[in-house]
Amino acid sequence: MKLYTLKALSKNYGEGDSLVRALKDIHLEIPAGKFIVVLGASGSGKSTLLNMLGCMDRPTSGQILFEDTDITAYNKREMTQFRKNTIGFVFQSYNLLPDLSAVENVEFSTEMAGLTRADAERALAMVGLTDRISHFPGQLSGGEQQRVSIARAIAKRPKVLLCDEPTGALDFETGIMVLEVLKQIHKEQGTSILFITHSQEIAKIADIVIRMRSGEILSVTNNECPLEPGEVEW
Ligand SMILES: Nc1ncnc2c1ncn2[C@@H]1O[C@H](COP(=O)(O)OP(=O)(O)OP(=O)(O)O)[C@@H](O)[C@H]1O
Repeated sequence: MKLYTLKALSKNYGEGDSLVRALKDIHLEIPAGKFIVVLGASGSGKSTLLNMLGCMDRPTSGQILFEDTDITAYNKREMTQFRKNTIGFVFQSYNLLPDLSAVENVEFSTEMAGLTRADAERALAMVGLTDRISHFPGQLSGGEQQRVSIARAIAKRPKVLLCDEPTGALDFETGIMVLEVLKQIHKEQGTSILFITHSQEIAKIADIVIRMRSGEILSVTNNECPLEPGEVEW
């Protein structure tokens, strides 16, 4: 099944001398239910692409269909609804509220989607933090904070998890743990995952690797034998 269809998608920033063509006429089909890595050097357009897929920003031209709906035709309110109901975001920075405990941080976002404290606790259990739910962010390690932010993203059971370099600030072993959590969510909940990285090694765990360079798609490769996170090194 199709998740996204991108048709002649372009995104420019600025104008005149400062014009940047961040995405250049991209045509792409992204299937549902896969663990997809978007791989490319700094400045290749990965975050710009993710922002478009998550309805955080609008393209300059072109279309994005989510399943069969043109999400580029959405107004602001519809964009917000789409983000809330369909997408979970995980970033390099954890963006947790320091005065809320782990479970409250998750609840704070789940409440917006009409879910309960039990949903928040379940999400924290999925990322292996049952014994840390009352801790505040300042009492948690970087990897634990990132797992809280993943719990926050998955508590509402989004169809799509968009991850922008979530292991970028973590040491190797903690990064592996975060990748394992994401793989487990992918397997257990069938969530489609798009994961941005510049690491060729991390790309080995993906079902599909989309390579980007200078705002263009270089290649889309199916990985016959994706590795487990514990098998990669970087
Ligand atoms: N808000 C903006 N205004 C102007 N230019 C921007 C803006 N956001 C991104 N760009 C430019 O668009 C291009 C693509 O940036 P983008 O952040 O999508 O790349 P990236 O592959 O995610 O890079 P990184 O790995 O460093 O995060 C870059 O040349 C960047 O400087």
